[in-house]
Amino acid sequence: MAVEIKICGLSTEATLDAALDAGADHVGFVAFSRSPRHVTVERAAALAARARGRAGVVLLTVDMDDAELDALTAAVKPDTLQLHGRETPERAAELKRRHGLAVWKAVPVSDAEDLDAVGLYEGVVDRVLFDARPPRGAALPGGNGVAFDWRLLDRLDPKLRFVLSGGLAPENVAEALSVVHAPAVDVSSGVESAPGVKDPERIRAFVAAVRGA
Ligand SMILES: O=C(O)c1ccccc1NCC(=O)[C@H](O)[C@H](O)COP(=O)(O)O
Repeated sequence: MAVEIKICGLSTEATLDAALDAGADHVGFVAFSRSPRHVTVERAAALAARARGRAGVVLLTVDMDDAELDALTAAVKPDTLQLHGRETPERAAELKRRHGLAVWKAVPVSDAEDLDAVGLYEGVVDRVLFDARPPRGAALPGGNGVAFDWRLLDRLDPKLRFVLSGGLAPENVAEALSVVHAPAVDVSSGVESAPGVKDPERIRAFVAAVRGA
């Protein structure tokens, strides 16, 4: 089965089109005001409408309350909610029931013990997204362009549907996939020319590197 590709943090029609034309399976829009990739509800809705039918639309939030999340999901109509904060398994289950969407939960990884969290979310969320634990003092819970030791995932149940994320780029994603046979990969910083500025050539190179891996 082909490795699924998510390009995250898209904010313009041109770079969204580059991701869609390159064959990305999922496109992610960030609703987190401190992020350089943040898009307003209106922008996310417009970009999601442009992507619908060509790739899965992933709406990325961080510990968002129900009032804001209800309004956001009603406007954007995503396929997937990606929870990238401290959402508990109970909160993830509640959101899955409330919105009837696929739910992906980000799990921060810096050492083997972090993988114990998988057991809490398995069977609750649709996918676990392994991302590097943010460096101390980081302003963002994700999108930091930091990789973790991919060998830590060796011990995972091979049946687990997970997404490999964190510091991936056209230059290293083939190596990452040689170390861990991830069913899906996710990238943000690694396909940018500056924080929040996606580079169409790097998007195309990333997809090509995954497809050629
Ligand atoms: O991308 C962001 O700015 C962001 C902000 C707040 C929470 C999560 C965020 N991104 C989540 C993602 O899914 C990223 O693609 C993932 O963390 C990997 O990012 P990168 O290491 O830059 O490829």
